[in-house]
Amino acid sequence: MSGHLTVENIFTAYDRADVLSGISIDVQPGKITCILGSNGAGKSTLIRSILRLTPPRAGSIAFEGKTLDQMATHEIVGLRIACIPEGRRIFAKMTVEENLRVGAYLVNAEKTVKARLGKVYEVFPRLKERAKQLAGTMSGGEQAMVSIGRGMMTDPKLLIIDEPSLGLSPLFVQENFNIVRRLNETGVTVLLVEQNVNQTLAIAHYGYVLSQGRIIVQGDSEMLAKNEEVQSAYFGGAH
Ligand SMILES: Nc1ncnc2c1ncn2[C@@H]1O[C@H](COP(=O)(O)OP(=O)(O)OP(=O)(O)O)[C@@H](O)[C@H]1O
Repeated sequence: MSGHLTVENIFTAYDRADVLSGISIDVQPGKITCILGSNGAGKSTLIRSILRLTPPRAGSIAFEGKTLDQMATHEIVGLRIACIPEGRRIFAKMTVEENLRVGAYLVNAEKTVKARLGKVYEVFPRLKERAKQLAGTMSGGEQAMVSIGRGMMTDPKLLIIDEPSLGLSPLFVQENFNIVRRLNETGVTVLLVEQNVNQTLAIAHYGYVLSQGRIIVQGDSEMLAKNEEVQSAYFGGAH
């Protein structure tokens, strides 16, 4: 199985102070691994570190056994690591299909683009039905499908998803987690970064809890779901 990512003891700072202090994670191929943490815990910084948008000042990151430590971001993306940013960022005035095609803009062969579109439509039949609709006129949950579908168009081995439930109404939050699960079932390895503890643990296989730049608990999801530290006031257990 492909998509294995290892982060070993990284330290990342924007200026002087470290925002991440000795983070190690192992994203197992074919699985959903989640990073849980409240606002400001360092979740986005971890993603920025992996993609080397903000390179760690110490520690090491490897993908499928190959070190990323000297690579530029575009080279890392070239290894088929894709990231779906917070807030979906779809193109409202473009159709669903046009949005999806943007994800494969580096692919010249129309046959390949069509094949990838076919795969996205297989996972999300709703997008096929709405292929010609302007993305901005769709519901929040459907826009989330477009965003994830666009990520799939790069044919990633590893998909990093930053807070997919952010800003969605509760009705769509559940739908959105189902989408991530369906995506993973197609064989894509997922690193899911979320604040939404219980729904995330319901679909993830393994998780890490990040607090103030450190991993405070880690384990398989069932264990984390029962862990008091995870279900503490920090997260309220109410999500
Ligand atoms: N560009 C930046 N320059 C300086 N400090 C930053 C920058 N981005 C984030 N930080 C700081 O780093 C810390 C961690 O922020 P980060 O965005 O990684 O947290 P997060 O867990 O993703 O939070 P959120 O859920 O709010 O996105 C915070 O204290 C934040 O103020």
